[in-house]
Amino acid sequence: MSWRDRPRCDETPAWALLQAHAQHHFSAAAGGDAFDLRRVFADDARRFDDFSAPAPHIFADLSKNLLDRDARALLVQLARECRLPEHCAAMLAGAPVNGTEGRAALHPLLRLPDSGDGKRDASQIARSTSADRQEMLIFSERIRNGDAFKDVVHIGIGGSDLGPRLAVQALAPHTLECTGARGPRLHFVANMDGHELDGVLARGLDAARTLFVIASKSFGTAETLLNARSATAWLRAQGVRDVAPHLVAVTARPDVARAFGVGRCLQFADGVGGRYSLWSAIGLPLAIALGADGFRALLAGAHAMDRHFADAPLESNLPVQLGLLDVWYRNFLNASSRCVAPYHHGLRRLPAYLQQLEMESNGKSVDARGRPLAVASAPVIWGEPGTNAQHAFFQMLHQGSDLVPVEFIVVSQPAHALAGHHQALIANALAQSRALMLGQVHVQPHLRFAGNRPSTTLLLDELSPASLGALLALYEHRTFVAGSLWGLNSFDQWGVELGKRLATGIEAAWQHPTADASLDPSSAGLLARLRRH
Ligand SMILES: O=P(O)(O)OC[C@H]1O[C@](O)(CO)[C@@H](O)[C@@H]1O
Repeated sequence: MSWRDRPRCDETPAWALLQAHAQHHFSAAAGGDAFDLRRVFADDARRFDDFSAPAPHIFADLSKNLLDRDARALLVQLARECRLPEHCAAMLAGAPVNGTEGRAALHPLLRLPDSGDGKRDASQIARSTSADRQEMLIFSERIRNGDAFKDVVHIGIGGSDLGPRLAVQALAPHTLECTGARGPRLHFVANMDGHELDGVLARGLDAARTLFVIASKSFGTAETLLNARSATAWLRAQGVRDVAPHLVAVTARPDVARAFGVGRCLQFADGVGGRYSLWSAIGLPLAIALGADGFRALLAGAHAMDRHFADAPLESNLPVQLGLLDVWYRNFLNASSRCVAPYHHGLRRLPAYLQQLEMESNGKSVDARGRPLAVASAPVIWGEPGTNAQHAFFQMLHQGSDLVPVEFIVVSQPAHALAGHHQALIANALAQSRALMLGQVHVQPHLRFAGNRPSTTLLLDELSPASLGALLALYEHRTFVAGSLWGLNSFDQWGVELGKRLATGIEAAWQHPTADASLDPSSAGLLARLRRH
C-alpha cells in the first residue's frame, strides 16, 4: 500500500484501543484509578528517564504529560497503522504530498548540505534550490558588507514575515545590531494597516540609502503589494528617481515581480510552502543580519532534525512523539488548545509563528481525499513568553476549568551577563510546571489547585542559529505527524481565500454605497457607520 492510500487514524484498530484505554484510565469516570501524575512519579523512579527524548540540539522532558506506557505504545501502533513512516519518507523525498496544489513540500530539501566537493549530490530540484540559496547569500553578503544601504525594510506577511522576524529577534545577539559590526538596520512591515509602514518610515530613513525587500511567494498578496506600492511612492516623494535598485523581490513568481518594477529578483521554488519558507530566499533579512555562515548554521541545525525525523525509531523520534501527543490530547483527552510559553525573550514571537504553522497546516475539516473528518483536528495554539505570561493567563492554567497542555521552552545558556536574571527565569519555568502537576490541597476552596495538569519542557543548550533551526524543524515535522494521522493535506491553505475575496467586494462597496445591497445587513450597517467618519 502506498502513502497515498494510508488509512486515517479513526479507521485503524489502534484507534478503538486508544479510546478504550483513555476511557478506562484517563477519564473522571475512571474514579480513583484515573491517571495521576503525582502517583505515577511516586510509583516509578524511572519515569523521567523513560519519558525523556534527546534530539539534535534539544532535550525534551515529556514525563509530566498525562500519558502512560500503554497509551504511548498504542500511539506508536496507530502511527504504524496510519503508515506514517511511508508518508514521512515520501514527504522528505519530495513526493507530491500536497495533493490539492499538485506539488511536493520542498522545505527539507532547502536544508540539504552541500556535498564535500562543493556540488550537490542530489536531484535537479535540490540542485536548483542550492543555486537559489547561493545567489541569495551572495546578495545578502553584498548588502551586509557594502555601503549602499543603511536601512533594509522587509515587506511581507504570513510565512513571508513570521519566520524571518522571529529568527532575527531570536538570534539578536548574533546579528549586526548586537555584535557592533557595520551593516544596515533591519525593519519589518507586514500589516496593510498603514500605521506599521508609517512607523518604520518615521525612523529617520534616508531614501537614497534604503532597500525594500518585497517578500511574497505569490507576488499577489494584497497587504504586501499595498505596502510595496506605498514604499515605492515614498521613495519617489523623497526624490529617488530610479526606484528599481531600491526594490528587491523574493518570490516564486519573478515574472510578476519584474512587471512590478523591482530591480532584482531572488527566487525560490513553488513547492516551498509560505509557512515553511524561512529556509529559502525568504530568509534574506536573517542572512543579512547573521552573515552567510550563520544562515548556513541555521540550515544545518534544521537538517540535523530532518535526519533525526527520517532515521530515529518511532519510539525515540521526537517530532513523532510530540505529534502523537498532540493527537492524544486533542482526540482522547479533548484538549482544544495548547499553550506555548517560551522562557526566552528572543522567542517572544514563537507563539505567533506556531499559530500559522500549526493552525494553517492542520486547521481543516476535510481529509486529503475530500471526506469530512470524523475527529477534531488542530487545537488552538496560543501563548506568551514567560514570565510575562504568568502575570496574565497562568491563573486559568492553574485553576481554570479546561485541560490545557503547556509547553515550556527553556534555554540553558543566556546570552547576557546580568547577575541573577537567568536563574530566576529558569526557576520560574520549573516552578510553573511543578505547580501545574502538584497542585495544592487547602481548606479554602479558592486556594485549592487541582494539580495533575500536564506540561512538556523543551530544553535547548543555547539559542544559536543551529538550535533555532532544529527547534523550528521539530515543530514543522510534529505538525506533519499530527496532520498525517488526521489524514489531512497539511500543505495547502484554502481556508484563507474566501475572506480575501470578500474584502475586495467590501472595498469596492466603500466607494459605491449602492453596492451595499449586495452585503448582508450587518456588514452594510457597519460600513454605513464607518463611511460617516
Ligand atoms: O508569500 P505570499 O504569497 O505573499 O503569502 C503570504 C501568506 O499568505 C498566505 O497564503 C495566507 O493568506 C500564507 O500561507 C502565506 O504565508
